[in-house]
Amino acid sequence: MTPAARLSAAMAILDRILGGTPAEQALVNWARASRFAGSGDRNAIRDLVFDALRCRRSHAVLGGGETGRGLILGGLRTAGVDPAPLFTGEGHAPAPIGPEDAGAAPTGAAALDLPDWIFPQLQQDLGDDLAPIAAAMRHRAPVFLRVNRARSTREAVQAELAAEGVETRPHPLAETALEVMTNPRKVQTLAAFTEGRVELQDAASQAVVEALPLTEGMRVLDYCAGGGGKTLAMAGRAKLRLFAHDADPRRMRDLPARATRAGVRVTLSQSADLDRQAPFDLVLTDVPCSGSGSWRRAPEGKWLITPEKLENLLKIQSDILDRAAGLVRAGGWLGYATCSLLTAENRGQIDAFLARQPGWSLHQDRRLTPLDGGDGFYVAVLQRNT
Ligand SMILES: C[S@@+](CC[C@H](N)C(=O)[O-])C[C@H]1O[C@@H](n2cnc3c(N)ncnc32)[C@H](O)[C@@H]1O
Repeated sequence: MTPAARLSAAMAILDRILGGTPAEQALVNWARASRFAGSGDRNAIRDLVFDALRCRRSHAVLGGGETGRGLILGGLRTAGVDPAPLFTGEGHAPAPIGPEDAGAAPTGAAALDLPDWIFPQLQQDLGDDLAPIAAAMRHRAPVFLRVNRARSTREAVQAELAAEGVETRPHPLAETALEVMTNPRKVQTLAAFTEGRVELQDAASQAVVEALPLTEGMRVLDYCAGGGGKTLAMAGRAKLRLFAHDADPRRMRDLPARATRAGVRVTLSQSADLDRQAPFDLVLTDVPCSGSGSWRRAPEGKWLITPEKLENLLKIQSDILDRAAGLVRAGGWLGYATCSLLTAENRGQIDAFLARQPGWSLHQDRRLTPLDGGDGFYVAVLQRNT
């Protein structure tokens, strides 16, 4: 495909997404209907689509409208590329630029690519850091690996990957973290990945697990396990008796295969099993949240979250904390994590929990933002006194 034809394809996919189709589904549908496109085309179009979703507001203003065409035009103008030589209308190229394509300079929340309703809340919670954080979230996230220390060392994995043309560097956020500097799309094809020496995992997500007081032999429950990213990261820290649970057990369907690859044993627990399996030495609650810390990785979430959805999430988070707390033994630990930047979902939840449940104390908490290099995350570690 020519560069101009790729732009046309990205515009059509973006129009579908703006019409309500999830981005991954819109990309898959397009690829199935476009067998002529090679992997280079598909990757380039995917990048165009996700770049546009990250910067949806500013690109729409700069590109003359919130349409696929407006978003792509706005993206070219942001990058300082003259669109006229690409927008020729010839072959599969987009139609020539007309007066209706005129854009303007975005200002305020639009310039930072944030929804208006959440802007004041983020300003209050992040202060002067908001502008650089929002700017960071307008760009692609780095690719990070977690080294499975049960299988290898960071140095050995680095050398193994380098021999395959994948350069990495250690990242200070976690002792297990490597940032991929070249050929990120190759990683999942390599033996280091298929044989469980590395997993793809954000560095801040790894830092969350490093904050947990895990020691050999503990009985540990990952209460919101999802695909098991943190379950496996916990297994890499110490030899544990691990249990994984999720309100939607289908989200754990890949976990058994991932655990086998990593050489880890995990018991999948249904909700009805938990009271029988309790008490646990440590329960991690990696709760559902606004996702505001990972908007550069999952940019659709930025535009889908609403005040009503946030309110609903806050209720789910406090219910999860209360339920999980009841599964921890006296003297044991409760970990609470979000990939949110909002105080209401982070320290606000912990302060409210401690007010509701006097038998607990806060051992430590930490907020990470994209300015630390990885996604935005929050982790709190609480101890049960009685
Ligand atoms: C942030 S994701 C977990 C990600 C996962 N820990 C990881 O590292 O890959 C939150 C998970 O919580 C689950 N969840 C939502 N409500 C829940 C509830 N009330 N109890 C337990 N899990 C819940 C969701 O299905 C989702 O898989």
